[in-house]
Amino acid sequence: MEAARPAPSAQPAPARTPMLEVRGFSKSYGGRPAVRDVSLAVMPRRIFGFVGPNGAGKTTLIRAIVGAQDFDAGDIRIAGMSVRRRPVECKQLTAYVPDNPDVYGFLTGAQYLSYLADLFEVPADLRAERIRRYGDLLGMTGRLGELTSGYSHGMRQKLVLMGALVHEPKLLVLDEPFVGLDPQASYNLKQIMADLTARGSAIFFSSHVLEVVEKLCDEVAIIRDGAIVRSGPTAEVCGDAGLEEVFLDLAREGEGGKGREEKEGEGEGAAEGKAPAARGARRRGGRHA
Ligand SMILES: Nc1ncnc2c1ncn2[C@@H]1O[C@H](COP(=O)(O)OP(=O)(O)OP(=O)(O)O)[C@@H](O)[C@H]1O
Repeated sequence: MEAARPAPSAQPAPARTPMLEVRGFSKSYGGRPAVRDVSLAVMPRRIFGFVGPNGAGKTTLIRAIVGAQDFDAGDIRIAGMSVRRRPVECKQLTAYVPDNPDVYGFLTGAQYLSYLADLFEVPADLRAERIRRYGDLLGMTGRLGELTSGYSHGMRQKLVLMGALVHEPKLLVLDEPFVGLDPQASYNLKQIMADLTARGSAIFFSSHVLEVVEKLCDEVAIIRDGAIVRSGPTAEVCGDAGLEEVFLDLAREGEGGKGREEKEGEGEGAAEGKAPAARGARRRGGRHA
């Protein structure tokens, strides 16, 4: 039975500890606020969708979660450990796939994956099995001997995904992971995400493709102008409307127009960023690939 190796100095988190917890996060650039007082939590085995218009602050928070950027206020904890106080242990548990993946062009795909597996001390038998499994699922097995400088955008995306998966992260952070993937790879990635969470990991996932977010995510948060304006279980956030409609409504409110809820007099929960309970009745049979 395959098991993710715990980071050497990281203690196993108690069962109810969120895999990712953001508390009161704020970040400004040159005195201009980009993200204000954002709090959210992602439990193990959950896929959390983070959506918002261009410039809303998604990448700013994501880069801070993965330790690529400092922040002004608040805290970010991964498996209970602060990214500021225990940055190395947090990185050992985390993998990040950015929306525009960059890989060393002078390496072959196989060399890139070996390099990452070495960094994360993945034993030889496990790395071989994972590289074969994910290479087959993403249609990359036959191309791993080639230099990455000759890869297409979609192939680079797949290779970076494989590099993230080779160490079976406890927290997988994905920024627009489906952009550039062919339909078969997209389908298989959804299955890979479901399998990873079934083994106890959590996924924090940002995308503009709202249908996919709605279908895949257990919980969703919508950020607008640097603040969370709606969050909760996907079924409650979407209500009877669907995520796209809720999202567009909130965007219109942000532009000073009237959203559908406001017109219907049902928007009491919006100010606190909660899903309107009265519309949370829509049943969903759980997420699926
Ligand atoms: N390095 C930076 N220097 C100055 N301002 C920045 C920097 N990075 C982001 N910003 C600003 O912070 C705000 C949030 O940007 P961010 O990239 O986090 O948004 P986003 O939600 O990821 O957008 P998109 O969906 O377009 O990727 C924007 O107003 C942006 O102009």
